[in-house]
Amino acid sequence: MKVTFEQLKAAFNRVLVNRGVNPQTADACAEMFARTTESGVYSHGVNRFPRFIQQLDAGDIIPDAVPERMLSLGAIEQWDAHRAIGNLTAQKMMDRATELASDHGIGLVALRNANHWMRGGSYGWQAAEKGYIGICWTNSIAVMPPWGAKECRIGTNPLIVAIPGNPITMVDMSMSMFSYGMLEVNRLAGRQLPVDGGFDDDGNLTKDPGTVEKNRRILPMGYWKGSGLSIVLDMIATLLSNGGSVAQVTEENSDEYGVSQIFIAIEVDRLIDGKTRDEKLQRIMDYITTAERADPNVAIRLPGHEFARLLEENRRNGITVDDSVWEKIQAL
Ligand SMILES: NC(=O)C1=CN([C@@H]2O[C@H](COP(=O)(O)OP(=O)(O)OC[C@H]3O[C@@H](n4cnc5c(N)ncnc54)[C@H](O)[C@@H]3O)[C@@H](O)[C@H]2O)C=CC1
Ligand SMILES: O=C(O)C(=O)C(=O)[C@H](O)[C@@H](O)CO
Repeated sequence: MKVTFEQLKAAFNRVLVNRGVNPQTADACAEMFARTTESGVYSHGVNRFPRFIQQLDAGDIIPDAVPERMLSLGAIEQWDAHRAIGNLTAQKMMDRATELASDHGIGLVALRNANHWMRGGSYGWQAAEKGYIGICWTNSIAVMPPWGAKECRIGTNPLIVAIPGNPITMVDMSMSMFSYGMLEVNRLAGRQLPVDGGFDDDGNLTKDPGTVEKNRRILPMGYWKGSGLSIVLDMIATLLSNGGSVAQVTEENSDEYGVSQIFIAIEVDRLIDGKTRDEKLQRIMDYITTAERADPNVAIRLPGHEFARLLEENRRNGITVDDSVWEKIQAL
């Protein structure tokens, strides 16, 4: 089915306000969920809203909590989210990182006791829209086997790197070949994955999203490389925030809450003049997109460049929401 941005936001807002979330917070949170969906990231917008509400109802998310700065070292700050709403806290932390970068050239905020931030790309994009390089990542509960294992001991820990420019170039990627959210999108659409996404119960690689969602033998992106990157991202987030690691969150918490996150903003404009910056970026983009195509009908594209088109299509035609997901939201 198709819905408008306003219908989507109103549906989220109703559910939040009915649960006693204060109207201003509810509005801001509903806005972020709706914007994420409108941008085409259905997995961590509308599809994830019922799960977010489940965690709100369980008390994992504390909607009135106010994130607090615990330590300041000039360009580096350490904050405690006190388990406030994940997407709103992350937005605030990247704002703080850009403020620090405008003073110091670089700003880093390390956050502990955070909640799931949904679409990590929202915060990289936010920095890039202001002209900063935005880098951020989060850890998670253990949902992926390390390379060589059958049992989940590492996180999907998405990493985001956003480069300001026209258009913004941004990698926003889970450390698994597919996020669980993208497995769900493919299962709901009745599709097999385009490439292997994990192992079946017999240890054979599989493209079946439902199998991997169930047995959690998800494949790290780049095999051992994604596994290794997930581990070091977890270590950095844990150390700099003095917060929970994947191991700690998994062993001590009843669900995925109290995670650790990093937000980095880097000033570009004082290091290179605007004209030179644009020329250098254009050269990189042109060099890549003019490579000989493997399939003449499939264009070579840069990460993040898809969002302008997705947004325009969703604004023009309405936003596609899976019927079963919409029913779940209506019932909340
Ligand atoms: N714990 C958490 O907070 C988690 C959140 N997520 C979120 O889930 C969302 C989806 O993540 P994934 O499924 O890993 O993303 P994805 O696999 O859909 O995309 C990953 C990256 O690849 C780029 N890309 C895709 N196809 C491309 C192509 N043909 N050419 C060039 N670039 C291409 C995309 O622009 C994106 O930057 C993200 O917003 C992520 O932050 C994911 C995992 C865990
Ligand atoms: O992979 C995802 O999608 C995601 O968003 C996650 O946070 C974790 O991998 C996990 O919560 C999925 O159950």
